[in-house]
Amino acid sequence: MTSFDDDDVSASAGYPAGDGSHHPTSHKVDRPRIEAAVREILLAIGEDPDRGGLLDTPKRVAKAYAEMFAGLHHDPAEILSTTFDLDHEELVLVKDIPFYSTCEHHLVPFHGVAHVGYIPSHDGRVTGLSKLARVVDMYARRPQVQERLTTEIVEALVSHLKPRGAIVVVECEHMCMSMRGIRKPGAKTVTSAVRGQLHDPATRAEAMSLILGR
Ligand SMILES: Nc1nc2c(ncn2[C@@H]2O[C@H](COP(=O)(O)OP(=O)(O)OP(=O)(O)O)[C@@H](O)[C@H]2O)c(=O)[nH]1
Ligand SMILES: [Zn+2]
Repeated sequence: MTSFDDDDVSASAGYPAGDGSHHPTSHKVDRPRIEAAVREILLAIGEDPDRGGLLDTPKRVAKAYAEMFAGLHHDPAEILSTTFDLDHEELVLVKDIPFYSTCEHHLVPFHGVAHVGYIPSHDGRVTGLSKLARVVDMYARRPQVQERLTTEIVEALVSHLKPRGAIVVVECEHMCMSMRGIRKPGAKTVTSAVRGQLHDPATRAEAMSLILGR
């Protein structure tokens, strides 16, 4: 999976790398504020934020959060505006796109794979395959619930590619259900969102068999 923080978000959000004018994120994540809050949390759990091992932790967490939540400051238009005309009127599917996101209820990770497919518009508006994975990453890098992540991805395809149909299936394990709470490691949550011609039972069945055929 692409690794990046808010300073090089261009690498994952579809921006040309190295162009400072295309870095809207860097000033939007208030790292000093995160650092102060993390110090408070350490105090609140009964730790000593001034002991050696924890001295740089607030700074590290702030840097990590800036990366994990970089998607808040980006828009799918930045990614899906790159299209080209291709005479392909059948399903295009990128499956098993791995991603990590953050549960908005507990601020712990949930992770898994997304399968993203669409049937291009009649005028053949097709995007690069990597852009589908970039859209997944952009929405995953926000505080999320799995259902919203799923519909946001499909809606981005519908708005920007005007496809005849679109399907998104997401399979995840939620750390808030594994490491705490109900403690059921391995339990998987599957969500799907379907639009347009993918509602047709035969078309949907074809897409699902491609997605599930591993
Ligand atoms: N629908 C949905 N629920 C989620 C997601 N991530 C976490 N949850 C659930 O959010 C719920 C929050 O429930 P609460 O009762 O408010 O919080 P809690 O006391 O921490 O709940 P437990 O996890 O059951 O201990 C839990 O049932 C989680 O499993 C998600 O992506 N979608
Ligand atoms: Zn949770």
